[in-house]
Amino acid sequence: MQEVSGNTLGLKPSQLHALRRTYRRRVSAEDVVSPELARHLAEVSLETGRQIGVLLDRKGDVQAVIVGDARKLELPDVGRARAGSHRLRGLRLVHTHLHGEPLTRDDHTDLALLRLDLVAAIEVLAGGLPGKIHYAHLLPENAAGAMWKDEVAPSVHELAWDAASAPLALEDEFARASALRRTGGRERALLVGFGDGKKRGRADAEASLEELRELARTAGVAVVDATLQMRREIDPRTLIGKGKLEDILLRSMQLMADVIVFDWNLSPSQARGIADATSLKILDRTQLILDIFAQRAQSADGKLQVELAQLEYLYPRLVGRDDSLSRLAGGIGGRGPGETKLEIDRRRVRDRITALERRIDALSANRHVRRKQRNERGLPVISIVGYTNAGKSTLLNALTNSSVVAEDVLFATLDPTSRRLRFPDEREVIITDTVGFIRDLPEDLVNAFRATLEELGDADLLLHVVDAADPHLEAQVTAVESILRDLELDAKPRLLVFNKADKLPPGQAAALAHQAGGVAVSAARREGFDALLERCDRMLWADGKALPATAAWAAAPVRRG
Ligand SMILES: Nc1nc2c(ncn2[C@@H]2O[C@H](COP(=O)(O)OP(=O)(O)OP(=O)(O)O)[C@@H](O)[C@H]2O)c(=O)[nH]1
Ligand SMILES: [Mg+2]
Repeated sequence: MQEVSGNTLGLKPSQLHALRRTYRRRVSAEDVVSPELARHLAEVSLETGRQIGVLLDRKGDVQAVIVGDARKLELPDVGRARAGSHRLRGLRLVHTHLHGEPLTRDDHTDLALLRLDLVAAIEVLAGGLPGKIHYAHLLPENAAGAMWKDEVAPSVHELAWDAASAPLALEDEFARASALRRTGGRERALLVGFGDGKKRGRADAEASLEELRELARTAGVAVVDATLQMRREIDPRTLIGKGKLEDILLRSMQLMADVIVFDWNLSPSQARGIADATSLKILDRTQLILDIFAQRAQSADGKLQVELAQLEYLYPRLVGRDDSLSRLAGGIGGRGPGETKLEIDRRRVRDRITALERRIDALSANRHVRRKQRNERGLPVISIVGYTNAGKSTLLNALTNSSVVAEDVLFATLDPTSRRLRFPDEREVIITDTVGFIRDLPEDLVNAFRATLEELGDADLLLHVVDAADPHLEAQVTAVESILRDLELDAKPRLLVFNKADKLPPGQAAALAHQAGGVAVSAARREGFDALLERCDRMLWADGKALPATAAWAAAPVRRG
């Protein structure tokens, strides 16, 4: 005989016995509950002062008997619903409410998150008889955005719900809706912004969430909704509180999202804690960025570096458990380091990481040789650095008449490109474009891209390109400066280049540049290049290396506007 689950502590043996015998009862497939079973549940409830529930399958067999307390009841683990599935669970919950109260928030949450066929609550009358019945079922997508429908029946004899056919009809409707939605083809994401009020305040969290939208767009996911959570106390298991997480999960079910992206780097245990509560795919900011890199990597070098970064991120998250793993590691459209690789054990991942590291070391040695040859020709090197999408590649193209890919997405460039740039008086320099930076740049990515970023070590001058028209310009400059510091490049001479001057009212970019000791240009319109080249010329050949301008900007940021 199966066991009774839940709050059984302190029940009398006779009561437990009565509860166990519930497993023997059968209900016909069409009935939500039989009058006999309803009566039995009501009686035991009255006697114990606790809610009693059963999970019935579609044949009408009792699959679980659960005891709660006076106000609620916790379901045993019935496994997770599959994300985006049009199937229901094939189980209905029938339980008692001691005071005939309507369905609770927990009842609705269980209905939705477990995708139960139905949740019903039977009123327990004074004499232990069943009274009215509240019940609810899920709804297909509808204009009102309602997830479920609540109904009341005056008694168990007047329950107008066919427990056999109604769920099937609902599943058909879900299937139709999901087929319609699938024609779009893109994954649907719900974004969750997060701030702890310390490391990241509200304004920062908002800006970062806005950027996450851009990242999502670049990754090719459709953003169905975004929400911001501020929370001082970070939950070590789930980041945000349980209630908030449930709200988000409900919302994502309602919007038929496939993936939830957190704008905060989740610790391995948080990622697992959240994944345990849902079957949706869970990504964090780092993974989304890694995903974009994986999509965009063209060269063999780039691909190696991305794979290394992905595996290094994944490694501590591989703790040899269930299927939550593949969802944690999937990436957009399953473009993680590959589902098959995820199933291999940690050892093999470790081996792969070691092998990749070795290849990247070799690669870096190669690059070193190449750079040395180049340097033997004695040409100075200018490296373009800056926030992603600032216009670095556009600037390189415009200065050297070349055609490096430049587009309005984040991380358009992953592989460094070098070109020759001729100065007016026949002097030549090498100018290189490289991968863009972003706030909270994943550490694993910086490590993996060291071969690429090492190039910057050879630079005689860094052109720090900023998008002068971006409202978050200052934060972006600060983020880039901090990454340069991490890369130990902060001693390099650098020049702030305020790009996209054409997007601001005339004179504004020039004023900004003047305040910060930089220059204003429009790479797109090839404006301001004379002044830019003249400054580079001076910094490379006349003044030597000193360049206090950027430091001054960082110390006393100018207000725009
Ligand atoms: N209006 C305007 N748009 C510009 C200018 N320079 C670049 N852009 C646009 O900004 C977007 C990003 O340009 P990219 O050159 O790809 O930027 P990037 O810094 O190389 O970006 P990543 O490689 O992704 O880090 C593109 O859509 C460009 O057309 C400019 O001077 N004015
Ligand atoms: Mg670029």
